[in-house]
Amino acid sequence: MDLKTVLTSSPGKIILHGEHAVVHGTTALASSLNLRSYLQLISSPDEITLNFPDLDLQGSWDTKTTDETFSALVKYGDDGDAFLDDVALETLKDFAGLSDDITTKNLAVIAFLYLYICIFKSKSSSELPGLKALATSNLPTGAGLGSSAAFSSSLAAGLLLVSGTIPVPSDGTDWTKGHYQVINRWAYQGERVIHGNPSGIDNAISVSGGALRYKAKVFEPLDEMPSLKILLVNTKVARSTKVLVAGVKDRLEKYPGVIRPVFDSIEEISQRCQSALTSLRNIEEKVTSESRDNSSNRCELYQTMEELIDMNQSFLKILGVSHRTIEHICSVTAEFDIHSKLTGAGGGGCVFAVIRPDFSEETLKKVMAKLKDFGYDSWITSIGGVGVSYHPDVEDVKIQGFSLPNNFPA
Ligand SMILES: Nc1ncnc2c1ncn2[C@@H]1O[C@H](COP(=O)(O)OP(=O)(O)OP(=O)(O)O)[C@@H](O)[C@H]1O
Ligand SMILES: C[C@@](O)(CCO)CC(=O)[O-]
Ligand SMILES: [Mg+2]
Repeated sequence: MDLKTVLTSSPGKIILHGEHAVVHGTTALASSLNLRSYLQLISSPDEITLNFPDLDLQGSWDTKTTDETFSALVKYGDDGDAFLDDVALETLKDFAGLSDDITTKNLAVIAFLYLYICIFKSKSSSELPGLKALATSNLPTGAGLGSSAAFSSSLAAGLLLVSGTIPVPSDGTDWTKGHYQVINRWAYQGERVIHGNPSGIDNAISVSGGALRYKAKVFEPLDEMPSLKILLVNTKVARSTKVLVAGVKDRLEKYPGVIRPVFDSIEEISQRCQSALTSLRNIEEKVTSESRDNSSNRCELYQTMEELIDMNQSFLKILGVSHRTIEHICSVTAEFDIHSKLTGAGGGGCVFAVIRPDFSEETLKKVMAKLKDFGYDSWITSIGGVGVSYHPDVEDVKIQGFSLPNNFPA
């Protein structure tokens, strides 16, 4: 191992449309956020030590014992990647001392150990190295903004760098497409441990950054995204994506004739939203290049996006993933003609709205104050931003314009 310290980061995301239905093969649209997860790995003798302060999780294991326990259990896929099958995964939970307490929170530890063992065992059959790992994030965890995928992507990139599977990107140069694919493949494995049955959209957007359209494991960058002003509201109700995804599967099995058409409708919503976004982008370009005002067209497109948001929120309620706090936020914003929907897995977590460019700042402040009175945090954000990144040092984080979480050591 050449690298002694590695710092990586990855963004969270919002899903504009298509959450849940995407797990069953329909189209979803996602965009990265300017909130990120960070992972620092430091080479350390004989022990693997985890510190995940956001979730108050710590743990330490002797590398020799870890190696002896899992070397014989690791299997290899056709692609040469090591994996632990379901039985070995149970052994891992026992080994971590968590088999009686498998909460979504604790699955972060299992995801770490899974990727640590499998990435190093894919690279070579040499002994597992000692490492100290610190993961911290600006993203609220379990709130629909892709914290698990951002955690998994930073983790995958960090471990792949330390193991020498991917190189340090040379000055100002990004990794190759192939390197991003490897990071994404491992980030998906982390998501699989935390989620059970992820579609892969959250890790894909966290790795790629920007915006993308995702369907059946295939993603295309959405280069035609206009600049959007987004209001994000956190219900502060904790929930688990794994549980919510499993609930939708149960509903599909019980009422296939009801739920399949809902998925079809959500597919149509994603497609209509994509074409509205493309048209908005085209108008934006014309306004700058020809100084032509297309305000009535633009107004219509925003109206379409608002209608799509309202319809999708209703469909998500039918899927059983809304929550009374989500409904409440939607009704508070609706009083001000702001149209909102849940984003990510729902069941609590975050709600978002697209704010029209001409929406009064004063009214927006009033809406946010009203939401605060009800106990909801809200903030304005823009979307897009770089995907998984390597930072040569802590200063680089600032140079790139990101902010480190408060609990990151100075
Ligand atoms: N900073 C972090 N440190 C350690 N583990 C984390 C961190 N952020 C996320 N996780 C892991 O991800 C879990 C939350 O994932 P979950 O998928 O339920 O929510 P989410 O990813 O925030 O929302 P969504 O999947 O709807 O976008 C946490 O309980 C933990 O296991
Ligand atoms: C709910 C879901 O569709 C999105 C979570 O951000 C789950 C997934 O796609 O893996
Ligand atoms: Mg998640």
